[in-house]
Amino acid sequence: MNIHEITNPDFLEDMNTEQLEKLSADIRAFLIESCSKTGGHIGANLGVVELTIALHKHFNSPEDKILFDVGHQAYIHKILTGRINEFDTLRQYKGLCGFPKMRESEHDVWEAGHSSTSLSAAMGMALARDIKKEDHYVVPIIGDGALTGGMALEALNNIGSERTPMIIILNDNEMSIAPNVGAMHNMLGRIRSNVSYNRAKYDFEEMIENVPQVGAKLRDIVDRVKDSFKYLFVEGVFFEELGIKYLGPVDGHDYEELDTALKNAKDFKGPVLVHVVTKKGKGYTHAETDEIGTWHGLGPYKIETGEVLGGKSTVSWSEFVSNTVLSHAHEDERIVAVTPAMPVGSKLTNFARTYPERFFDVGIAEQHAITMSAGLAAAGMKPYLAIYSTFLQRGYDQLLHDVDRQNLNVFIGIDRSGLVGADGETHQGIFDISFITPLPNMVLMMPKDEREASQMIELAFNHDGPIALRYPRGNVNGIDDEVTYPPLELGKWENISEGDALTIVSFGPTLELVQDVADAFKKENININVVNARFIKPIDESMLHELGQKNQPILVVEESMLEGGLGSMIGSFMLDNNYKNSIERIGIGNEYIEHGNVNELLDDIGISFDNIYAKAKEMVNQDNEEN
Ligand SMILES: Cc1ncc(C[n+]2csc(CCOP(=O)(O)OP(=O)(O)O)c2C)c(N)n1
Ligand SMILES: CC(=O)[C@@H](O)[C@H](O)COP(=O)(O)O
Ligand SMILES: [Mg+2]
Repeated sequence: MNIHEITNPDFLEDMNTEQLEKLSADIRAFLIESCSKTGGHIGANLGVVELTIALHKHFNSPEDKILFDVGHQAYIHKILTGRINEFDTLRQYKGLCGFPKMRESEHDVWEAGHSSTSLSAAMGMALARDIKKEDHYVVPIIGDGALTGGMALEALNNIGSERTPMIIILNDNEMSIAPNVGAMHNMLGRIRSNVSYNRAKYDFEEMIENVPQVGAKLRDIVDRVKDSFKYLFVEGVFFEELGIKYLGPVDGHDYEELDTALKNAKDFKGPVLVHVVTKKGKGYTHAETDEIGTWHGLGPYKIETGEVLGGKSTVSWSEFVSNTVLSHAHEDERIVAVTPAMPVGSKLTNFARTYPERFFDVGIAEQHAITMSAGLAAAGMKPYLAIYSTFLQRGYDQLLHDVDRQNLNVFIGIDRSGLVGADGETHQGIFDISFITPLPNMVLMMPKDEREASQMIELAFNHDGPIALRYPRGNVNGIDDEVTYPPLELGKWENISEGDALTIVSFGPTLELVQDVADAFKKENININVVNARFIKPIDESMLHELGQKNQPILVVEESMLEGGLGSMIGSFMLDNNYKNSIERIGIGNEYIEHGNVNELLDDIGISFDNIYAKAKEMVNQDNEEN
């Protein structure tokens, strides 16, 4: 079988174990090679090669619904459903998406990018199937990391009580991005190490199944004996107690074991969970031996050495912010750091090593992370919560009800603010401004560079009330260490360059682009006033009054949603104060932004030199005509 000729998974039905193993090896080799050029979630995918093949062999997709939680581990699924020849475009502009995408294939029945949604979605699909009297399987695949997410636990609670038939595949590789954490993880560990109990239970059940005409009485006795097995050997069979039949643990790299388990699962009428044990990064030494989380997902790499290509000369924003927080933590014992499962991405590993007792990785649990931070603050600590903009969306009510309403001293580092690039639609950090600014107590800042970020971090740890610092994916500018800025005052914007032809207001990395535009105008003897709106909330009302009184045209450029963005706040302010300035905005319209290189995406949106220049020119000319 030439894997480049695969159009759909039907061919798997007739394959024997030897052929399946050969296919697995071919797919692994292909993934290692292909991701070395494009980057991607290589570690997660190498771990599920056999599992995905086995699922497509045993289930009839798309009639049977196979749903991937998070969706970062669906590459093999994409290959088996006819997309292998698009892998050279993986996660690139207009290319193959790194997550399931309905418009790519009828086999992608659920889209995700954020974790822990698959069980709720599967329950919805299974309920619909039953109401419509259809007959097919619903098969969500969820990782041990995603299982710690609140939604997954809410779904299990519901699935177990409703006894909704579905086959849950728990892919347990003991890793989230970083090594998995938490009591659920510990429980899975105990189950894994109690293989003898599970074997005994499994053999016993199989033996009973094979006795013809097992009467109800015998079944009763059997169930009781099974229960005593359970209590004798295992500290708590969580899933069975919830009403979900547990099968496993199964070696997820062994076709015979997968075969038996999936056949058994298909025979069961209620909800069943197959506990599949896999090795993340399987088959590629660098990824397989990774104990940190580097190989979960990454950019292009050198296959032989595992060297990650495209290194930068400056540190990442995450690293800069985390290290600055750490330096404050040396001085103030009340400072603690919290992350919902992103110690690697948010670069908190240094903090964790230095102050393990003041560092908390709570697993994929954004809501809990936010309210726990609120609790820490209520008890007099100074929590620093690092959270990606996109994942902060999960904890909105916690941010509003627990942090902001109680005006607690929680300092939030909003990592990956703005466009993130290759992860695309599900991960762009472009909504936080719109949903944070209505919160009455919140302060929201974004620095123009790392020196200003240092000032903001200092301010945050001395501020009374909730405060957040946005910072982008990518690396800091690398400005001169000697540069010092005047003291930062809460809510005060900065004039970067003076001029009265037009005011352009922006914040964060976009300011550099705006400054380039102003420099170009300067060469034409047109002076533009560039404003660094480093406080997105509160806005600088006194500067806006000045601009209002001058009636100067204002152009707002923001790498964020226009709805509820800085431009709309400025517009409201001017309206409320009866100023008549002409105001234009460049930013993200009411749409989702797909994957691609950030610069390509910015160009597409119109946050580009050419577009800002053209809009500015138009406004200057119009203003000249009117005056
Ligand atoms: C709500 C949410 N929080 C955090 C993440 C970031 N994230 C993506 S994958 C992942 C680890 C998932 O672990 P697991 O489910 O065990 O899958 P594995 O990669 O081990 O196969 C995390 C934390 C996310 N995608 N969604
Ligand atoms: C799938 C997922 O949510 C993460 O793996 C994410 O892709 C990490 O993004 P960064 O590479 O920006 O840390
Ligand atoms: Mg895992």
